[in-house]
Amino acid sequence: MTETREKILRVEDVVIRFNLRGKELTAVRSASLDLYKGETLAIVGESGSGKSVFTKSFLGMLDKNGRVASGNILFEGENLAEFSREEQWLKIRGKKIAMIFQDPMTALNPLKTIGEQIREVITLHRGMNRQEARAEALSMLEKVGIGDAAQRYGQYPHEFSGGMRQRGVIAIAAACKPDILICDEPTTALDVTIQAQILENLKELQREMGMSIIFITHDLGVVANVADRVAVMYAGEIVEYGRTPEVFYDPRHPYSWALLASLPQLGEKGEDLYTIHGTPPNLFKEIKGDAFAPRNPRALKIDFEEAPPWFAVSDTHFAKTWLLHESAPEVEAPKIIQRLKEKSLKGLDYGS
Ligand SMILES: Nc1ncnc2c1ncn2[C@@H]1O[C@H](COP(=O)(O)OP(=O)(O)OP(=O)(O)O)[C@@H](O)[C@H]1O
Repeated sequence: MTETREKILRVEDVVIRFNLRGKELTAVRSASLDLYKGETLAIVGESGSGKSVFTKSFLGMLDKNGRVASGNILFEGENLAEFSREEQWLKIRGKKIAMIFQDPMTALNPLKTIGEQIREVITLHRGMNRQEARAEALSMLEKVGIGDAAQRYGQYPHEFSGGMRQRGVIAIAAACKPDILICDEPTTALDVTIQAQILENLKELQREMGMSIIFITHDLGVVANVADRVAVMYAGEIVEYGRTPEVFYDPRHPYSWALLASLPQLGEKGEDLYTIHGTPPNLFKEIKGDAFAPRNPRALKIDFEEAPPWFAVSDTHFAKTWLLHESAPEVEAPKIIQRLKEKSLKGLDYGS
């Protein structure tokens, strides 16, 4: 199955560097991705893999000591990687591409009511008058699952619970009707039930507004429920991507194996949980070969010598691993991964 939908964002070979006390750190090493209209793409990977930095570069939100050193970020006929002035970003940030973070308080003004904060972005970005903007803000509150909207409109962030605050932030971000909403671990700090409700609200908003979502998480368990496609990131690089069932039931990169195999819900009773040994590479140093090789018990000799190119598993599924080379030896995936594949072949749990 090839993708026929319209591509809304094309990111090619982006490299992001930070200058830290005179030394260069490469946080993102040649990462690429495509985003289609109306889809949810999840980016998964452990802490420090570069998920936030990579996506912040799509809205000009890198810290001052960081820069896109090379690569292209193509959106609406422009290359955002070439933007150099804040005015250029003002047309995009919040308006066409919006981002929400784990801690809702970073986005909320404690001195203004939630309603005012939503109304303000509507008047600013959508040119409605005060009255119309108020009605629209109330409707946004309802859409994100805040009941009793008329009363909640006049309350301040400190009067909201954590989950309600995050809903407020989603309402503010979505009120501008962005084409792309980037959600950086938006529900990680919340309890599971609230998390599930918020994810459901996000999906409804997406259906209604047709926006594309990039969902950043380290929790592959969340991904199965929200994403159409998954990109796995390791040490500043996307190492595998595909439709969600492809990456879940037929992962090919040893790092994707490790991430999935360490999910507690996939282990069988009495089976030891899989742990990824070692630490990610030092980003101040140049990485030789496959960055995951030193932590991969199944690494091949070539993994330490040469970086693998992309190999296609299907028209929609790709992985950067030498294991997919035609002359690679047969290497067995961990038991949990083999079981996932068997399940999918039997047609069990095969979400679409
Ligand atoms: N301003 C900065 N200066 C120097 N290094 C930075 C800066 N911002 C981020 N980094 C580094 O870039 C790398 C990627 O960080 P990033 O926050 O994107 O990871 P992440 O995958 O989103 O992790 P997490 O889930 O913990 O947020 C990390 O090694 C981080 O220390």
